[in-house]
Amino acid sequence: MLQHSAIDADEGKRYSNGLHGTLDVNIEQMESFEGLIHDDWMSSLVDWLNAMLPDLRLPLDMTEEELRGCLIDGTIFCTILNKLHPGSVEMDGGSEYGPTNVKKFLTAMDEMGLPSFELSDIEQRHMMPVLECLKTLRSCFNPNDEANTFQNPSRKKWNLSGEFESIQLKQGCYADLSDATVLELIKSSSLDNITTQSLFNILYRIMDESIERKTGDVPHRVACLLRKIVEEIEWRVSTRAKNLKKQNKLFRAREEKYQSRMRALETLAKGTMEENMVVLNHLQHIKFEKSKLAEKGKAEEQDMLMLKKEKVQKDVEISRLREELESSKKLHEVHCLQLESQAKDNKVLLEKKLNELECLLSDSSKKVDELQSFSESKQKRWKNKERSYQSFIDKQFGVLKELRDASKSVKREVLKTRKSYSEDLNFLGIKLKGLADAAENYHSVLVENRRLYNEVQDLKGNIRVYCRIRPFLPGQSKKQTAMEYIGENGELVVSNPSKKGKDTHRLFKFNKVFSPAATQEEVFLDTQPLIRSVLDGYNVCIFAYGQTGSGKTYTMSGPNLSSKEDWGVNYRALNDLFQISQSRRSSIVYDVGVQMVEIYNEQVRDLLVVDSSQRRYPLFESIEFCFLCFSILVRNLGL
Ligand SMILES: Nc1ncnc2c1ncn2[C@@H]1O[C@H](COP(=O)(O)OP(=O)(O)OP(=O)(O)O)[C@@H](O)[C@H]1O
Repeated sequence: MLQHSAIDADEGKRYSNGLHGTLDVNIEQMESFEGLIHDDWMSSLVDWLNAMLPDLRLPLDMTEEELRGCLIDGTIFCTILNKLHPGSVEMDGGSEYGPTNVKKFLTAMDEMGLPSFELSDIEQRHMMPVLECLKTLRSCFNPNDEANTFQNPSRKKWNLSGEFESIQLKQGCYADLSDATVLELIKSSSLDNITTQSLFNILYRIMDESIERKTGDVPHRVACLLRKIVEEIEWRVSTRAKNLKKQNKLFRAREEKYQSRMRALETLAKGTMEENMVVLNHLQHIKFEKSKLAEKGKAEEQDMLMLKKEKVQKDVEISRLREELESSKKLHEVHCLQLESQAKDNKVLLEKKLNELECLLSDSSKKVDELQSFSESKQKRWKNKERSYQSFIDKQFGVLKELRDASKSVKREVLKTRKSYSEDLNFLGIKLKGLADAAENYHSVLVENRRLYNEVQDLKGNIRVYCRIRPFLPGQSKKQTAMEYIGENGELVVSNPSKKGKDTHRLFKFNKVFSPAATQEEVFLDTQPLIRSVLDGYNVCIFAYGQTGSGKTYTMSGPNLSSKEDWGVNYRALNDLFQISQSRRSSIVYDVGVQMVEIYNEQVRDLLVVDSSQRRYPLFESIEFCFLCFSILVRNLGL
């Protein structure tokens, strides 16, 4: 870096030899600018080299001299150029140091019309042109490279170096510049690849020629060329000024960064001051502690003196205690002797006791023998008992086994019984089902039977009239009977001797005629079907009609209730109804009600009311007979 600045400074002096002061300033600024941004520039170029040739692995912070060392054999130049433009340069196979590869590279660059550097530049450590060349290579093959800040990327590269070098080599004046050459230079669109030094050289030469000739006139074409060169220089200066501004910004940013770092360092310094204060305080504290310790040491010395005095006193005391110990030792020995004599006495006593104990031991051994013999006899008895118990247990086990066998057989029997029982149950179930079906059929048959039965009663006639002829009462003459003929089909012929002709005999037709010999049962049997139809919901009324003493009460109630044979229709009917209701109680519940009334002298009386004043019913005003009415209302609750 320093070396580079020195070289640039030399070059600046060279530039200032023939230029005005303002230009000197610009050049100096430009050089200083180049120096300032050199670090970033170098690092970006090194980075690019690493990207192009990864095997190099150059450090980004390497110096110019280090880079020169890497580049001087020309291998990197040739490799990069071949990589960018394959086959453009043939490298020297030898690994020895030499300018061959650099020369080949420079020739190839010239052939391609790209700006390069002089071999002497790299040999004499003038690295600026070398770096510019590398930058040109990078920008040529990486047109989007942002690091290219020295040249306008839009400007077109073209080869004019050859023309200018030919102009320089001629050592001649601008007059040597042919019109065609000047015109070509004027027409050319850019002077980018001509170095500023070359442009200045052309200017100096034209001006020197003009001064030497002492002619104020400058040919037009040369003036045009001069104008173009001046414009190019102006453009370059303005570009560099812009770059300088950018760099100034960079510097300002860096300055701010450094200032912030300085502030941070100042705060750190302040912190350090505070720490120093703390350390000083700590030091003072330590000093204070030290003085305390010194005082403590003094106190301990005094304590030591005191302890020494105490030690002397304790030594005296120890000697006294030793003497006391000696005397007590002697006393102890005397005491030991006394104890030994006592021990001897005790030993004699103990031996005596031992003898006594041995005697006791022999006695106890005898007792033990006796006890052993006793226990043996006991053991024999226990063994006998055990055998008897064992035999008993064996018997019990036998019984238990028999019981088990019996229980097994019982179990088998139970299982067999259970099986037969279940079979019976199944059989019963089947039978029961049959019975249930039969019962259902029975009900239906019963209903049908009832229907047919009542139909038969209807066919026989809802109103039936029977005639019962009372026998002669005791004391009555049997010859004075009016009954001439009693037919089987209900015909009855009555004779009246007081009348003559046809009226002597009269024929009556009834449903049936009961002769005087007819029993109570025969009379009831004819009315029984009608009475039973009550249980099927029919209303039935038995009406007894006849003159006084004709036998109505006899027929309906009977002469003697104690005899079943004498029961009249009422009792027989009730008996029959209750028997039927009992037989049907599983399926039908009957509610039976009885009403008994008497009609006498056109007055109806309730025969079941206890109070005789309440017996009258306001019915049947013109009836002049009495009768017994019996009716049963049956409410069939089940049907
Ligand atoms: N069939 C008979 N067999 C024998 N004796 C009978 C018969 N019928 C009636 N008698 C007798 O005749 C008598 C009169 O009968 P009963 O009292 O029944 O007549 P009654 O019609 O009820 O008379 P009343 O209307 O006055 O009450 C009674 O003594 C009775 O025993």
